[in-house]
Amino acid sequence: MRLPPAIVAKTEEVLREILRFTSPADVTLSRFFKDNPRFGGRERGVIAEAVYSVLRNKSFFTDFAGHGSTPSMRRLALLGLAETAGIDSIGGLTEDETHFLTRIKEVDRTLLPGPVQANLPQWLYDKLVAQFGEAEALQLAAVLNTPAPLDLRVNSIKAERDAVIATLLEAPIVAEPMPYAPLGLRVKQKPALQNLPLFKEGAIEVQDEGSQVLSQIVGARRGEMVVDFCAGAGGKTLALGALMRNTGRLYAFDVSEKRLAKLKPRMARSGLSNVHPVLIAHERDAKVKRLAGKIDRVLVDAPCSGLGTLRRNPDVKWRQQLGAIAEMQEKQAAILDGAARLVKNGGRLVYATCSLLDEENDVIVEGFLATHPDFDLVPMSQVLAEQKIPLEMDKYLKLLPHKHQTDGFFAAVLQRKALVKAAPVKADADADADVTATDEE
Ligand SMILES: C[S@@+](CC[C@H](N)C(=O)[O-])C[C@H]1O[C@@H](n2cnc3c(N)ncnc32)[C@H](O)[C@@H]1O
Repeated sequence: MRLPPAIVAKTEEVLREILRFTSPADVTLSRFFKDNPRFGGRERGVIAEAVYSVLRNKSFFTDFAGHGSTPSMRRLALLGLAETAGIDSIGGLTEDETHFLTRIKEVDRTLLPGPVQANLPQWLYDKLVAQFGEAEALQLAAVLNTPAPLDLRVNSIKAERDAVIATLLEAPIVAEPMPYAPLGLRVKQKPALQNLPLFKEGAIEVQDEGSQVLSQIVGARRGEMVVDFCAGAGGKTLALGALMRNTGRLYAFDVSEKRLAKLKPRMARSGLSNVHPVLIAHERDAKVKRLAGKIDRVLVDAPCSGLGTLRRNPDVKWRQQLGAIAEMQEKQAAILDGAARLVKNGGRLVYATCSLLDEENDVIVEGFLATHPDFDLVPMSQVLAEQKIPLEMDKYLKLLPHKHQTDGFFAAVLQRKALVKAAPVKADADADADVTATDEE
């Protein structure tokens, strides 16, 4: 069925707003749909997909959309709609426009300059090329510019993975176990999950496989004291709470009341009673200090550029500025330093981001280790072996969309040296034991 010509005009209208980049694309889109309630599910889907396609392909599309007699915003809307719904589905095209869309479809993108091919701003393209080399940066960009699959996490408090697969199949939704996350499922289609009893009863949560792996490597165990320092709406908190088998105490800290409020209904659905949300003013809050030196595992899922999630949030690459990275680094280092105070002797601190940039990842961890001699890096190869996750990594976890089919994630595990009491003077050998570690507080 052909899309009515009004869809083109409406796509153009919302695109004009989104390309100002004054607020996140998903926020502008939901406001737009609220203001235009007569659109049905299919039309909403088509408009949203077209907008996301323009955001993913903006460099390539704008290179071509500027030419010809049709206004360029209409051309961009047409390119987005053609990419997602097909040229033949668009109603009301002029002959000139059909010709334009057909011609663009035939362009060999591999002949275009790197940043246009990669659909990245020049600064980001340069950074990725410096880190990965040009060939791999282009592969990475190509995957970052495709939509992410739908991943689920089975809530082990409520259900088992095989049983969930069977129940989903009755819907009928085909879900397959994922290679790295022991409770993960990848769904082939993009079904609406909200009304499924499995979802309402808290047996499943939507969560990228990478995010699930990250929760797993925290290694939180039954009965432990654990802090999710940047819990947000609690994606990783819920995974951690289930890994702790609903025992111990899991504090969910965040500075955003709005985000923590979103965690509460999710907690209720999940059946977890070990989670304690705590609003903090900043990383040096008295509420943090009160727990200093008492926590077994601390996860710092730090605020970051979010460049690892471009498959889901393609506007981030256009909204993010090079100058903001340095500001972000300062915040990341301060939060990691504040969170480190919580860790007890022998306890672990996990620093994680969904950024692809070394500046927000390796550099922050190296800076931390240089100023915190009481912490050691636990090689990721060791952590993954402990958790029986079949991933090959060296010092750090570096998940990449083109290699692991997850969002881009980074993580490092840091362990506070265990305080070994000095033995009575007699044994010289014992005196060499590690007695250097002290608690900061
Ligand atoms: C990457 S998001 C966390 C996502 C969350 N862990 C999840 O899995 O859904 C980073 C979070 O850090 C929070 N944040 C920013 N500054 C903070 C600070 N100084 N202390 C604690 N949290 C902070 C933000 O409000 C945001 O929710």
